[in-house]
Amino acid sequence: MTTSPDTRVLEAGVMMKAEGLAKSFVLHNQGGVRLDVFSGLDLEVGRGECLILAGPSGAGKSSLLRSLYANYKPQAGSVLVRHDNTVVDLCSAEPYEILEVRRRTLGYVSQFLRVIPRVPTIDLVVEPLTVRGVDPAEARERAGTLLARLRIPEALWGLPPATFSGGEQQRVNIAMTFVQDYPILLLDEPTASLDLENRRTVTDLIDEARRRGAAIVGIFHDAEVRAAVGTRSYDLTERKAA
Ligand SMILES: Nc1ncnc2c1ncn2[C@@H]1O[C@H](COP(=O)(O)OP(=O)(O)OP(=O)(O)O)[C@@H](O)[C@H]1O
Repeated sequence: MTTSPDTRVLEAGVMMKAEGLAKSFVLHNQGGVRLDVFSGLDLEVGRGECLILAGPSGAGKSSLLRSLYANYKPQAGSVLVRHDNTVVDLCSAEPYEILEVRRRTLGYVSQFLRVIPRVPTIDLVVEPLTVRGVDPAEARERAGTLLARLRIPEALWGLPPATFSGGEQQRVNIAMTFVQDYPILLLDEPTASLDLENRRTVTDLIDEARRRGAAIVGIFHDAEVRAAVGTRSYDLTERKAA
């Protein structure tokens, strides 16, 4: 199945479900060495849940998150996503379907900001709203409110973020995703390079998203953040491929 109009393949409230997922890497420039990261992995996340991916360094947390976002193609299994009134399997979906799911349903915050150079910060945050038909003035208002909440000084809004500090870039990254109310959010250490105050603001944003019903899967190295946002934990240690 790629896209199914029958959402009953997902139980009520389940937004994303991975089944039998396996991921390995073949290092062609290292004599074809094969790294099996995980296999037979099943997980699901429902509305209003924040699932914390746990496990030691190298357990495969980021690889799993990238597989859930279809950045990595797993060797086996499926990643079912509730998208509008359909269910899409991101492992077999066409690229245009994946982009459509990412545009409206599935938000992803990576550790690093990757944006088109020379685009001013405010435009980067406004754009996801205007492409969805939000009135430009309202989109700008919402983007500005969020940037201010994330303590990006207004003097920086007209500048592209390439020269911003690591923490500022991370907060722009967060604003670009959180300006929309995505039904599903994937978060890869969104608070990693933030100071205490900004960490608390981002913690609040995550918790607000969950309370409005977002299904969230995240990696958080900070124990305080994990305790504040997590509703359930998923340990990858046991899912290591044999
Ligand atoms: N693109 C890639 N090419 C080759 N190997 C990779 C790639 N991405 C990840 N790996 C390998 O997969 C394994 C899992 O890495 P991953 O980054 O998913 O772990 P992690 O649990 O997120 O670790 P950390 O907590 O240190 O960030 C590691 O052994 C890593 O070397």
